[in-house]
Amino acid sequence: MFHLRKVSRDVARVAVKTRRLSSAPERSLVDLSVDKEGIAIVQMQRAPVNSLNIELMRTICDSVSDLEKDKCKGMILTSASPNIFSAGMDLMELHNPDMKRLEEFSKSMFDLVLKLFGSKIVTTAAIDGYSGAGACVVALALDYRSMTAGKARIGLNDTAVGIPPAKWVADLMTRTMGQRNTELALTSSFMFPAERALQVGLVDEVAKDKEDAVERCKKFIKLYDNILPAVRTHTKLSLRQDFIVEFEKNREQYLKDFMNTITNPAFQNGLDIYISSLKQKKVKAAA
Ligand SMILES: CCCCCCCC/C=C\C=C\CC(=O)SCCNC(=O)CCNC(=O)[C@H](O)C(C)(C)COP(=O)(O)OP(=O)(O)OC[C@H]1O[C@@H](n2cnc3c(N)ncnc32)[C@H](O)[C@@H]1OP(=O)(O)O
Repeated sequence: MFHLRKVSRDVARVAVKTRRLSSAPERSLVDLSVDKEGIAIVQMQRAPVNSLNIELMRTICDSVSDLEKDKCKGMILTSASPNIFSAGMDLMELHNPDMKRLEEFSKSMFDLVLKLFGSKIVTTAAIDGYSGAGACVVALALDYRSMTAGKARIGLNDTAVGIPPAKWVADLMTRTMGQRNTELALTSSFMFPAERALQVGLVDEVAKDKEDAVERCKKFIKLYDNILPAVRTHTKLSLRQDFIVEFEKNREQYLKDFMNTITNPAFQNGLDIYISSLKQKKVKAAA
């Protein structure tokens, strides 16, 4: 698949150690460890479904900043929840929101997407389970995705939850999957199993289980061992600059659009029904 030219250089040995982000008074939302080769695993552990609230998004963002400072080789975003990568945005953040917090929430999402998309290090995801809507956006902002075959699904089901995908979201998906596949995926809210996701380019490889997905991410990161990090970063960012510049230019408008969508009474009514159906599903399953 990738043919990377060998470049002779002194590989700067990164001082790495296994460590955890455990400074938060509550149980940490992310388990961060770095192996002896300088590859980090950033494991989301916000039970039960890693829904993206402000705190989780900020923690991921801060983790990536730390890894960049430490000159890590690359990172693998993954999940501690069995069968769920992430359920997307935390619906409770969107339901009858406090305006100030909703604004903070939106900013955290924007910061996270930009941080991941514009990261200096190699960014990957080992997707072992459901990865819908906001979680799919997060995955799309990374350099590479491996996903386990089986029950796992990935997709942007925003229209199904009453959120018309923002232009930047569609742009992000188009960069990865092309115009036609994006149009079909976004209008239908289709949730792709791994093999279909691979066909349309939404993921890069299909893995047999989580361990295999993580290994494939490591292998991808190591493809860059013979490329000077500064040269790789420069090339990546110059190819992504158009998206970043456009995003920064329209950031205020995207924020307003998002706030307007979420605070629309029709959206709130729909969300009421959607959340009740999620709870009802559980009651039915228990009966
Ligand atoms: C933000 C600023 C910029 C934005 C600009 C616009 C562009 C935005 C880009 C993307 C937009 C994204 C919008 C979203 O992400 S909305 C969220 C969409 N996600 C979903 O619809 C998933 C809903 N959940 C499920 O389908 C299932 O829960 C599933 C994840 C498949 C797991 O199923 P299962 O294992 O059976 O577990 P339960 O359904 O019983 O769930 C366990 C508890 O977790 C609660 N839950 C589930 N999902 C969420 C969520 N997203 N947020 C908050 N809470 C969630 C569920 O209600 C259960 O709770 P409880 O135990 O109290 O009953």
